Amino acid sequence: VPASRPVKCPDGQHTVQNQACCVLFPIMEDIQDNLFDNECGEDFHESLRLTFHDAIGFSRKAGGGGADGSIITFSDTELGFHANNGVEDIVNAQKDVISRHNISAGDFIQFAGAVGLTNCPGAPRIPFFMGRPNAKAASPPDLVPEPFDPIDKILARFNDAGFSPREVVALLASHSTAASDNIEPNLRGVPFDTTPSEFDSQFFLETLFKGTAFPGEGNPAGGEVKSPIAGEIRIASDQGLARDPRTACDWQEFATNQPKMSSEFGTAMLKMSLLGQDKRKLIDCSDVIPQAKALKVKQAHFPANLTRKDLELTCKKPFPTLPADPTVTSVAPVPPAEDS
Ligand code: HEM
Ligand SMILES: [Ca+2]
Ligand SMILES: [Mn+2]
Repeated sequence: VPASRPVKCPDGQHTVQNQACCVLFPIMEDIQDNLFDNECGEDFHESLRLTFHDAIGFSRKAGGGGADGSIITFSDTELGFHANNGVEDIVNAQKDVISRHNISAGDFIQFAGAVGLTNCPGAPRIPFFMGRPNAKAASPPDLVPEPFDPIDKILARFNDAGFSPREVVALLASHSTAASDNIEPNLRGVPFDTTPSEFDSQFFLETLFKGTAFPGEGNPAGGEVKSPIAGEIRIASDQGLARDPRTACDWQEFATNQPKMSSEFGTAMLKMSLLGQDKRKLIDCSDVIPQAKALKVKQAHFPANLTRKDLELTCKKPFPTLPADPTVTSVAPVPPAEDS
């Protein structure tokens, strides 16, 4: 094998290991300028959720093509699945961008996720592999987890897709850049943590506090449980995983170790992005993805009025002392996407 030499793209601006990857630069620019506005905001959050809802359509028992773009190619079927409630806006927004380029839907969904993460301080750089063929069929139903599912069912579903309990916890770092539009009856953009534009471990810490109130009228049947902070939403699956004996120590570790949280999320995301795909048939275009910005705050902080006594810890390991930020008393909604 000859030593790989960087090649210059025809645009004269970029250098890559594999010339086939040059096509991704104009796509990245279109995504950043027209879909994400270069921000870690609503359209990126929805796009990150979409990487999951496409990829998790993969089962050793039931079949499914995994990260194959079927949620876009066969949107007529998959948008009818209950767990896909709310993803239609981003499916339509992504279809618009895809129509301007020559890229498969499966590649686009995972590429957009990797590109958008670079807008969120603290996020890892996710390697990107190109060349997913077009999806052949819709995903089988009932493969996307619901927030009201029992933890046994959630861990079994992820196991069926090839993920360990620790990898499940790592993937849930995604809820650090997340908000709900469809659970609280009259609220949109209700964040899962107090820093929805930062890929920090604040989400893992905040889910460990005892919940005290709903941000709105509440929706227990929809999988909502009480949160500790005004304006914040919590779902039963996150609360359960934070306390279950199989995952509580992983959760606590990520709450208290930001670099570890970010790096294990990156590894699990790469694995998820390749579900159902043969990596040997894909081209490594990882060098197209820039580095994310660094976080200013290196550790999660206790919000105002919350102390160690408010933590519901089930992991028996010691919980380290973390800084406090008394200015954090509530969280504002994530602004809605602008129509594009
Ligand atoms: C146990 C597994 C999971 C469950 C039950 C779950 C459930 C949910 C629910 C109910 C919402 C709120 C939707 C809404 O009301 O608009 C949500 C949002 C979100 N989820 Fe998950 N999720 C899971 C795992 C994941 C994974 C693995 C990822 C990505 C790697 C992910 C990424 C996101 C993101 C980014 C959002 C926010 C979307 C936005 O802000 O618009 N989730 N999730
Ligand atoms: Ca956050
Ligand atoms: Mn949203």
